[in-house]
Amino acid sequence: MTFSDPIWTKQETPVWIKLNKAEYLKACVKEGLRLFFGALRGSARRNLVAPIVYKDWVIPFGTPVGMSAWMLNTDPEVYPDPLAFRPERWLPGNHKPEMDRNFASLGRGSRTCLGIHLVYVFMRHLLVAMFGPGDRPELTLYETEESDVATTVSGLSGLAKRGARGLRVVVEWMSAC
Ligand code: HEM
Repeated sequence: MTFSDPIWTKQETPVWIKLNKAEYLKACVKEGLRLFFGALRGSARRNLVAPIVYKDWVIPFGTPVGMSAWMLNTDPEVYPDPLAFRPERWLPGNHKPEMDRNFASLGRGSRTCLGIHLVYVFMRHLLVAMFGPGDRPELTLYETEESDVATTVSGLSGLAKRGARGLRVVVEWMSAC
């Protein structure tokens, strides 16, 4: 199966075994999460037992240490043209190990998102329901500009500028028959 093959028909309920092989769908979810950032700045952790040694640096024990999902997810050396939504970068052949190393939208390490697998299942199913063949909602952008959604402010998660109206769409139900 290639990502250009239709992976299900109108009559068929999408099942995980097929969704998991749909490379372009998986790439869209990954790229969407990359630009959503998750927790923009992960909660700081502290080692209360011993100093942390990293390369030439020694960080005294008890020092809060955190990482920036923004900086990791938009590193131009890892993701060229980092603010562009380009699912193709995650496709086999383009996908490089450092992209997984930098991807921080679901946290990293021992406190990584507990719902990580559910996130991928739900998001793939959701995209199929919204954009797959068969009966589905047709969404048309309504009075929304990029600045209404672009991450500008760091809360725990990323926020758009003050006064932004958020993403607004008109929803129409489309019957495929
Ligand atoms: C798109 C959806 C989601 C995103 C972007 C997301 C993102 C994150 C991030 C970035 C963290 C780590 C925060 C930190 O470093 O302190 C986290 C932690 C966590 N997430 Fe999610 N999450 C999502 C959905 C879910 C779902 C569906 C569940 C549960 C069903 C879940 C449960 C948790 C829990 C329990 C933690 C805390 C883990 C710990 O501290 O040990 N998340 N999530």
